Amino acid sequence: MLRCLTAGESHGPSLTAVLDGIPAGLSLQAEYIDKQLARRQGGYGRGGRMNIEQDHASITSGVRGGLTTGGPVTLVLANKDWENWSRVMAPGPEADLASRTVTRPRPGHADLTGAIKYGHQDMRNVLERSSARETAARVAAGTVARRLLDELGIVLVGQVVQIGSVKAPGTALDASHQDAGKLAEAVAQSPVYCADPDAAGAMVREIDRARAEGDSLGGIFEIKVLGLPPGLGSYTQRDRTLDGRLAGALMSIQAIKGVEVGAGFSAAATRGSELHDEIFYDPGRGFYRQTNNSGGIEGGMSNGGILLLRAAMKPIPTLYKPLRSVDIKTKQPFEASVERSDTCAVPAACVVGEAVAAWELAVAVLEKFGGDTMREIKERVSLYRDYAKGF
Ligand SMILES: Cc1cc2nc3c(=O)[nH]c(=O)nc-3n(C[C@H](O)[C@H](O)[C@H](O)COP(=O)(O)O)c2cc1C
Ligand SMILES: C=C(O[C@@H]1CC(C(=O)O)=C[C@@H](OP(=O)(O)O)[C@H]1O)C(=O)O
Repeated sequence: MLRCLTAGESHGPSLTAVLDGIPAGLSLQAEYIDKQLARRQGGYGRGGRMNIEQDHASITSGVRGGLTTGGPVTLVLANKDWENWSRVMAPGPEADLASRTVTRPRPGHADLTGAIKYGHQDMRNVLERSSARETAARVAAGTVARRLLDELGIVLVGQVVQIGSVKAPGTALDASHQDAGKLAEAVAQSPVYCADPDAAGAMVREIDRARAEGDSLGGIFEIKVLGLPPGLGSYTQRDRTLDGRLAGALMSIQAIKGVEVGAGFSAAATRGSELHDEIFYDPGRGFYRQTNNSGGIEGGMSNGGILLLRAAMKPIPTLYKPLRSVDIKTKQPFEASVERSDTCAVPAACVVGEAVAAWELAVAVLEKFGGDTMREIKERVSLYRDYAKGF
């Protein structure tokens, strides 16, 4: 069983992820994780905090000589900003609790409801943990899962397809493995992680406009996963459905408000005769489909096609342009003032989306195939792939 917990505050000393159930014999280097951490920090539209941080995962348990041991893997990411906050954030009586207090809740953030729920008069106690700084730890954890999937020939590619009202031209639902490599290359070259250069240019201009006006933007990212065997997840209990679990994982990312699988919401307006992917058979290939409106999931299980997920992010809640709110201490209305914030974090959220999707897929792989070593898992996956092809 694969489990993960993260801990840490946005301006505390560090973030930690503990990963339990990672099989033994997985090759894992900190540099591999750091590449994804750097991607998450990037993307046009980020604020001043990203100039301070340079995320690095220290592996403090579960890996020896570059291979996982089977023990819990612990990843620790230091917050560079901590040195500016150590007085305010100290865990002991030396903490200066009177400075940098937050009594003005931001509409759209966790501040007010978190304060009511946990009984805080200083909403710093809420924002420190509700902050999407936590996603650095989840990307580190998800990247270990990505490494595991990689060994099984399962590849994830994410791209931004919309920022504000600027949309990239439609992306093909079906693509080959080769396309995934090309797509990843094009995405890597884009300041907003959008494979279409013209759309990317328009997105950058849209972010500049929003920033100049003190506003913020959301958008949509898309994740493709190639190489999944059929039968991950299950229809037998509804909490085991792969689409349910992936949607939950994506929705758990800060500011994500909608998730689609395959044709998604557009399926509602499509006739059944046009939507459902017809089934064909070829002795060399086994069963296959020529279309992929299902997004690679039918009946809560991967069907062997390309998995296609999309997630919509709302605009960042912290705005330079003030929104009306009420001070929780004075009960007086105020108009927000902001020190720093991202204008748009859709590219970063895309990297987080890839990581949480990778984690859920690794959970489903280990659930189906079991195994304590990578060797066992690889053998079982390979046998099962042959079986499914010859079915
Ligand atoms: C990568 C990333 C960066 C974010 N950066 C900011 C930010 O700079 N300022 C902000 O107010 N919200 C930011 N958010 C969004 C908030 O964390 C999120 O809106 C908040 O936690 C409330 O959660 P909810 O939107 O899911 O209800 C960011 C989200 C992500 C995924
Ligand atoms: C620190 C990160 O994102 C932060 C997410 C965030 C929020 O409210 O979610 C608010 C900002 O933090 P700060 O107030 O310190 O500038 C972002 O920078 C990160 O992504 O690593």
